[in-house]
Amino acid sequence: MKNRLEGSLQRSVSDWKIKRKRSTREGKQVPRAVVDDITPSVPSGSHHKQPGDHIDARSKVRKLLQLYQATYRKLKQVKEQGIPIVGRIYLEAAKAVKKDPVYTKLGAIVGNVPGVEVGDEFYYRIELAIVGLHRLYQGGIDTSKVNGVPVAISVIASGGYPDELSSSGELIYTGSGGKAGSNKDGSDQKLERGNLALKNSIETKTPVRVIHGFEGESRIEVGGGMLARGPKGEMVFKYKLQRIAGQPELTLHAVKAIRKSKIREGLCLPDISQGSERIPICVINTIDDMRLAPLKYITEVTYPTWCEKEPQKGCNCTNHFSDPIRCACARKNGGEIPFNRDNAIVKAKRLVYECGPWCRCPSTCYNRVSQHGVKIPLEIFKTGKTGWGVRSLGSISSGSFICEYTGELLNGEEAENRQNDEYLFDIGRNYYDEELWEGIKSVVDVQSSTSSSGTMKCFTIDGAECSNVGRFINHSCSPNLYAQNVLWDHGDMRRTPHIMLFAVENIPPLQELTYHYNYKVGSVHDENGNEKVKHCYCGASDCRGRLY
Ligand SMILES: C[S@@+](CC[C@H](N)C(=O)[O-])C[C@H]1O[C@@H](n2cnc3c(N)ncnc32)[C@H](O)[C@@H]1O
Repeated sequence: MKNRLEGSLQRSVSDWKIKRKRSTREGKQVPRAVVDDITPSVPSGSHHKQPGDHIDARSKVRKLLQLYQATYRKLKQVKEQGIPIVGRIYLEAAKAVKKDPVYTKLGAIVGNVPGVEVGDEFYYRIELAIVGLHRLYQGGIDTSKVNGVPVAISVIASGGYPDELSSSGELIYTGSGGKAGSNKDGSDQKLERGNLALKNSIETKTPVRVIHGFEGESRIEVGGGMLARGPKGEMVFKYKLQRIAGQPELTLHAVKAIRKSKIREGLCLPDISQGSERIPICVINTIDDMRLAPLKYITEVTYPTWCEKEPQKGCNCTNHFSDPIRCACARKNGGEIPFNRDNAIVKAKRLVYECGPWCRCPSTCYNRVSQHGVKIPLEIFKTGKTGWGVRSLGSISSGSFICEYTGELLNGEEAENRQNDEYLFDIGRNYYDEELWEGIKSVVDVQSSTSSSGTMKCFTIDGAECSNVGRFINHSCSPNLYAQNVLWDHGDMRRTPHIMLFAVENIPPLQELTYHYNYKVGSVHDENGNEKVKHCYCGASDCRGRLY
């Protein structure tokens, strides 16, 4: 393989046109995207960053994308309610992001885009432009000039053309134009614009970012720096791009290999829930010989006898999309349904009311999301430094419901007396990213969230002895989930809202799921009053070093 690639570098431009072999290409799926790490081998020096700069760059990229996604969800919901929106939602959301002080317009970047990592996933092309990954909303080859020569800086391999990514990291990329990109009879591709730029990238050995698209879906995953090595043939341009070594394994290949394999490596338990969840939740350990301590798996919180479930007043809606003006539950939510029709939560709130057993609406009502339980293929896995953790085998889109944090409900005194405090979740100590929601507020009319406090403080869920997958989710100082208080089957908001975890951003497969435990450093003491210290190993670039 290596020899063949090196050989193709010797070819001249005139060798590059090849006849498309339709018969072998037909029906072939464009590879599901994946990403590789981005290489520093960049000719233009302008974007070189110091290691410390990446910390800010990563936070900035995530914040911009979270803001985009949250704004998009809100606008989509507004549109679903029949309120006209001037312009297309995805463009309006991008406009809003561009007004945010964190946003800076980026020029052409060759190679690594600060803050973007191999494996990041995007659902809209415009998100790529926002972070500077690929500036064209439609074209597949983004170009720039380096030393006066036009070169390709990023390409999208997305199903319009018969591109192929092999597991060895070789991508055959089809040039643009001609009939290759359409079903119509057309002309040959020409060696101009993007095609010429790609040829120049090969000759100047300029790295090209590859963004893989998913056929039939709008999801796009970022491809890492690939070195264009050379095309062959006639009629269309074919470029052989070879992944630059040293980048992380492509998620696409890892997930494919897992799904294909008959025996899952490191499988300890096929389903910890023993059938009580809709989909099995397996336990994987590829790190050491440790096995999971026994756990009584419960999908609902266990309430003590002193806790009487207060009934709620239900709504009288009879279909699955309630009228936010008339629906009693929507009114409790400030006159809106907190979810859009993709079942994504629109924004974090102090408390969300879902429809419940006292409502007349069907189970398919859009205001019933977290009460339906886990729908994402979660798995518990052994991490390197933080014990067991949780991840998903599939992609998760921003706003998706993940799972509840179940366990035994305790009052403050009972919680204080528990010997094992590792699995205590204090109701009312949820963490919200105020800045994010404030950012959205500036562009669309949304309620500001506030940290829950005061009355909801003195009750705790203990997941030590009996709980669900939620009790394995670790803390991160830069989390991808947040804990939302939800009421649906009772009205006891003072003591016992359900703790429901939702995604705050798009999360690629196999990435660890985390939320912020929201401890104040120095606030946890032992029975003798001595401060307890727990070091944080979340690995986030902005890790504060301690859980408490
Ligand atoms: C709710 S449990 C999470 C699941 C746990 N890792 C396990 O193996 O069962 C919370 C405990 O996990 C560990 N943990 C979670 N996040 C951590 C982090 N970022 N750094 C260090 N330890 C962490 C701590 O021991 C913490 O008390």
